[in-house]
Amino acid sequence: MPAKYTLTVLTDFASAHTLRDYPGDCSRLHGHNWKLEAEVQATALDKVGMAVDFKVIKRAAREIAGELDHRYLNELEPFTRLNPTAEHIAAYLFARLAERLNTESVRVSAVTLWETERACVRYSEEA
Ligand SMILES: Nc1nc2c(c(=O)[nH]1)N=C([C@H](O)[C@H](O)COP(=O)(O)OP(=O)(O)OP(=O)(O)O)CN2
Ligand SMILES: [Zn+2]
Repeated sequence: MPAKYTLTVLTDFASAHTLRDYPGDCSRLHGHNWKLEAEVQATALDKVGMAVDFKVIKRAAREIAGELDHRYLNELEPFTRLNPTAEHIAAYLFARLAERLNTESVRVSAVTLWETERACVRYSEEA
C-alpha cells in the first residue's frame, strides 16, 4: 500500500444565517463562529520533504472562508437557494478547496465544519 499523508489546517470565520423551514429558533437570524478544518491527502513528498506546504493550504482556506466572513450567508450564492446548514456549507467549502488545491498527487479529502463548540459536520467524497 502506498504511503499516505493527511494534513489538516484550521481556520475560522464568523457569519450569520437563518435556516429556512426549520421548526425552531434557528429559523431566526443568528450567528456562529465557524471553525473550518481542511484535510488534504498526498501520496508523495517534494524534495523539501513536504506533501504540500501548510502555508498553501492555509492561504486557500483563509481566502475561501474569508468570503463568508462577516456576511449573512443567506444572501450569498449558493445559499440563496440552498439552505445554509452546516452540511451544505461544508460541502460548498470542500468543492471550493478541491477546485483550488487538487493536483495529481494532492487531494482535498475532507472538510470538518464546527458550527458550535459542541457540533460539527465532516464532509468527504470517499467511497
Ligand atoms: N444537522 C444540523 N443540525 C443543525 C444545524 C445544522 O446546520 N445541521 N444548525 C442548527 C442551527 O444553526 C443552530 O444555530 C445550532 O444550534 P444548536 O446546535 O442547538 O447550538 P446551541 O449551542 O445553541 O445549542 P445547545 O443545545 O446549547 O448545544 C441546528 N441544528
Ligand atoms: Zn445556526
